[in-house]
Amino acid sequence: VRKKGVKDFEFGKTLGEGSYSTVVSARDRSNGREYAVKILDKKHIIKEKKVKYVNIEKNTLNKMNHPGIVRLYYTFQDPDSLYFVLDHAKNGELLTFIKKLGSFDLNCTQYYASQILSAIEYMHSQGVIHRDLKPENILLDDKMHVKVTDFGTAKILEQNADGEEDDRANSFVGTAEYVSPELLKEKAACKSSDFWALGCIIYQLIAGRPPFKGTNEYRTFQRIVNLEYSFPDGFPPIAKDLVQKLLVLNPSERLGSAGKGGVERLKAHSFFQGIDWDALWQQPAPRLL
Ligand SMILES: NC(=O)Nc1ccc2c(c1)=C(Cc1cc(-c3cccc(C(=O)NCCN4CCCCC4)c3)c[nH]1)C(=O)N=2
Repeated sequence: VRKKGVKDFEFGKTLGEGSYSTVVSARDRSNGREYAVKILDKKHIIKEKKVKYVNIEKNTLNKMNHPGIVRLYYTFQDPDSLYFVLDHAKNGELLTFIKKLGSFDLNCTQYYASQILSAIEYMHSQGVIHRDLKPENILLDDKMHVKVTDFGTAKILEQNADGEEDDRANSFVGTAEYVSPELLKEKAACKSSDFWALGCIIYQLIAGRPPFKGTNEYRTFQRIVNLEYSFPDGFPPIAKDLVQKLLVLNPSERLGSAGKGGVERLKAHSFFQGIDWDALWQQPAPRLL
């Protein structure tokens, strides 16, 4: 089968701009299928020493096959750019909806939190830690189902099993408001780091803002490592209990960590009562009110 190339696609509107990439909608000329093509400028990637991150993104996405994770269909290049042909999630970023609606009700929060947790459980089962989960990286498709994206800063655990130092040493830190205390203090992410981010996202869906937000990045980091946050009046007690069990400074004490019964124990929290984890991706999304 001939490898796809730029000429096989009709490019449309820009869907998003990253620091090293632009995402553009594109239609496959042979079958009319719509995709989102992530275009990376080769010169920029080499100059900014990001080649490793591009390979991590390709290697992690190639391992993934889950309804809650953006799928990589093809990759190709031309003299100036690399192209990743990915799922087009028509409804864009979860962040847009949080800004538009202000906050989600408990039922919608439970639904989206369970889809995000299902995607986290799967990527961890594949030995991948996302490390930068945030509402901008959680996309919504035409059925308003979750599609997690942006694995450029993910960590592949098996690579670390060989004791490859650079990942431990690497200075990657996620986005300030969602970064875990262990990543700030020891520069070492673990699976529990994604559960910390989930706690921040659940808090934000209900409160309409993230739990840790300082006037600058440094102040945000200080609030995180000192666990300085509080719940607004009216925050549902069941959600408060879950968030308090996820926003725990010690990663091995966090709900979801292996020492605390693993992800099964987290899925069994009463916040997720009524969620049918096996039918999660077949169910229609609740209307966002
Ligand atoms: N860093 C990354 O990997 N980024 C990626 C990767 C894959 C990918 C990706 C980003 C996508 C981004 C994206 C962005 C958008 C989008 C951008 C701007 C506007 C809209 C939009 O308005 N959609 C219609 C629905 N709106 C949503 C907001 C409320 C009003 C109604 C969608 C749709 N999809 C995508 O579809 N697929």
